[in-house]
Amino acid sequence: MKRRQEDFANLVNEVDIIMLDIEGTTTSISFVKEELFPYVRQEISNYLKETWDTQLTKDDVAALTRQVSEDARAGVEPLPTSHSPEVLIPALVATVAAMMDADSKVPALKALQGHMWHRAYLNGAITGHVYNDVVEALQQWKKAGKRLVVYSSGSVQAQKLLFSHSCHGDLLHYFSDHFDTSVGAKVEAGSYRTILQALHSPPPEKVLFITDLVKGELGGVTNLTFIVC
Ligand SMILES: CSCCC(=O)C(=O)COP(=O)(O)O
Repeated sequence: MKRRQEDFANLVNEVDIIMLDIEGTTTSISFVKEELFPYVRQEISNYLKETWDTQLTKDDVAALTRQVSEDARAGVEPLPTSHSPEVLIPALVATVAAMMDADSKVPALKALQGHMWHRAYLNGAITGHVYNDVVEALQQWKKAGKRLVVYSSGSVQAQKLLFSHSCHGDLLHYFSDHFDTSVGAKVEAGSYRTILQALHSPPPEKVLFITDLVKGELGGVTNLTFIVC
């Protein structure tokens, strides 16, 4: 255990930028699976009905429709062509539920979830979970001059909401940058190259990505080290 802590401290010392995953890393998996996701499932029908005429929801519906028609080529049911909310809303509710059952990380779903959580954080229905030792680490790393950034499948808006409405108060100020699946999925090496390009001002700085799970073929990304917590 002590050895592991020393290795971790050495890794942290060697890098300039620390990038954090959220679910299972800064935040418990149970918060995401038992609070955030169920909120979307429970509220989506009402949310769509109440916000149907807003530009935000029109954009979300358009993005979901595009996503579903792309997925339709892989055998997924397309959405009805009707513009009537009475027809479309139940179909969207079923589609979003199916996407969430599959733990889809597509930007169209993540954007809609973020917009729905905005309400929930503001009205106090949800408070973002962040582990105690994460807050201590953020303080130490900031003091040591590290640049702190986030990369999560949750939308940038959802990340900012979680940290600004956390159970430890507003922690958003610790982070300089946020990345979501608009740079690509967490299982693709190209996503990390895009992030490194966005973060680096030459000469290249070293980045440590702290995450609970490494999936995909992610070797060969220069200046990036993964550590699984
Ligand atoms: C910003 S918290 C929302 C969590 C979420 O939507 C998700 O898909 C979890 O993704 P992560 O990459 O943090 O495991």
